[in-house]
Amino acid sequence: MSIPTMISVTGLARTFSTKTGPVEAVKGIDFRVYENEILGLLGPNGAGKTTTLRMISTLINPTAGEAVISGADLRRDPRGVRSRIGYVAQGGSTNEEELVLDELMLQARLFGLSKVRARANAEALLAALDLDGLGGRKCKQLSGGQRRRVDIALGLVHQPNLIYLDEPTTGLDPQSRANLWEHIRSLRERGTTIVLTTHYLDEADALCDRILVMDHGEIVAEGTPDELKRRISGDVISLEIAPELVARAVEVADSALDLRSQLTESGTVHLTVEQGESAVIPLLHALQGAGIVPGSLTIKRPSLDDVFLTVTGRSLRDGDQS
Ligand SMILES: Nc1ncnc2c1ncn2[C@@H]1O[C@H](COP(=O)(O)OP(=O)(O)OP(=O)(O)O)[C@@H](O)[C@H]1O
Repeated sequence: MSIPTMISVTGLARTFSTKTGPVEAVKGIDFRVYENEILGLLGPNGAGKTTTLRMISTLINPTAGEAVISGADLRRDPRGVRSRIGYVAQGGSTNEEELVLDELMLQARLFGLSKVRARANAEALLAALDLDGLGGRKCKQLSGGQRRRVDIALGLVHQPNLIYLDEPTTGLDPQSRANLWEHIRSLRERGTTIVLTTHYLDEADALCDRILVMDHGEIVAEGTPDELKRRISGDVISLEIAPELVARAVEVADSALDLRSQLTESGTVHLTVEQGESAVIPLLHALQGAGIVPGSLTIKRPSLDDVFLTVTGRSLRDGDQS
């Protein structure tokens, strides 16, 4: 059974005119988002992530391309798109002096909800996002993590089944980030489809079902975190071997496994294979048959940074500093 598509994007592009000439922020990308998944757009500053989100939210017009969002056509039915999505901008949009509950109710009323529905939705979201009892506080009196959760509540108060989160955890301390990840996962469990942007590798890895890696306005890789790591780099099995047996161990490993590459240091052999776990038993068998007993064995799955480096030739962390 195929999973229904929530977003379908074809040839989406946006060029900005600037004093110094045109900037091709997004260069004709295609992608799908499936119902009830968390899709991550991962890439360094300036990759085109926010521009993509802004286009599929109707906030800016594409220069070219088409998109259908939860059944509504981006160009022909922008109102329909807006009613079906929640958009949480970078840095949020709460009004410092307003009370949290008033902000939520105002937002719901802007979407045409009755007072009673607006209050009911706002209160349900405050409870769901662990903000009980904070409805009477001013937004400026909240912690960074609480404020991000109010931002998310604002995006959800009209009950869309799709939400866009632009860099949801930027600026939060590690504990608040982990806590927000939990809340984002629980939204998905309640049936919301989530598209988020991030330049944090660990965030994309921990949170996303699928990732589109963006660089210079293009999608340069796509897959689940595991698929991306495997497809692009493979797993590395490292074995501690007595130095005089290293050469023999590599020969044995080469005949037992489909090796992608190998590297030896004195006393250590690094073997790159497509899938580490399934290679371990045949490898140990073959080594045992040759009378070689490794001192230790570790499997290292490559990080998303390795993936980014492989597809773009640059580290994602270099991009972070730009
Ligand atoms: N309004 C605009 N006018 C001109 N250029 C723009 C405009 N908005 C974005 N750009 C340019 O388009 C490119 C993509 O920007 P975008 O904000 O989409 O990147 P991003 O991946 O979201 O980056 P970040 O992680 O910093 O948010 C950048 O080169 C940016 O300078």
